[in-house]
Amino acid sequence: MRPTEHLRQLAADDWHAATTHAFTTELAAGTLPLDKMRWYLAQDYQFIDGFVRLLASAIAHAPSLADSVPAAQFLAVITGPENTYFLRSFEALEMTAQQQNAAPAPATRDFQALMAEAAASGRYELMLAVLVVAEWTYLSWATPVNPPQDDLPFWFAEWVTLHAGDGFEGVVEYLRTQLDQVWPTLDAEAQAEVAALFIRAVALERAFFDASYAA
Ligand SMILES: Cc1ncc(CN)c(N)n1
Repeated sequence: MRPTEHLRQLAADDWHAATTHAFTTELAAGTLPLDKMRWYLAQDYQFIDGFVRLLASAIAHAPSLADSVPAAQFLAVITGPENTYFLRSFEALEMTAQQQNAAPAPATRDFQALMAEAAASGRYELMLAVLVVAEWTYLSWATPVNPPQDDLPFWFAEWVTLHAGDGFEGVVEYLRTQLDQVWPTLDAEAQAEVAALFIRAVALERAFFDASYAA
């Protein structure tokens, strides 16, 4: 079994909850209340800030240039089309400056702390544990609802297409392979640290959707 599949199974309950959540089911159906989407977008834009720093740290710690190139290309997607998706959505959903700059919710703060911890660790495998969870959970919920319904507004449809399809599958496969490859080089203690971080990250993905759906 691939190490990343083993890790996913350690977090099976939270994984299932995070990847079959009412928030994303309703988003894909176009029935998600817009105030929940506004709340999510404002919080997730703050998540993206920490995510970009974490991904940049992973690029800096990749064992070779070849190992870093797919992550560097993905960083350009996050800071390009994904960044402008947020800005266009803020505008189209007529979000006030106050809504856009909402204080970070506990779920957001917890995620930011986890990403900062992984980045500051200086350990590639810990950075990958968080990155794999963040992108693989999103691929898992978005794939079954891709392509999006024709009548969906872009703020729902593009959130699906940014997280599904060949390009994004390639990103997740790359991140998983990086972690699969480093895993056998770790001693038992380091593997346990990776597993603990992976499990915490999956729980936080679930909590982030729970908080967004409750907003
Ligand atoms: C909380 C969270 N986790 C993951 C993703 C996918 N990049 C996201 N946008 N936000």
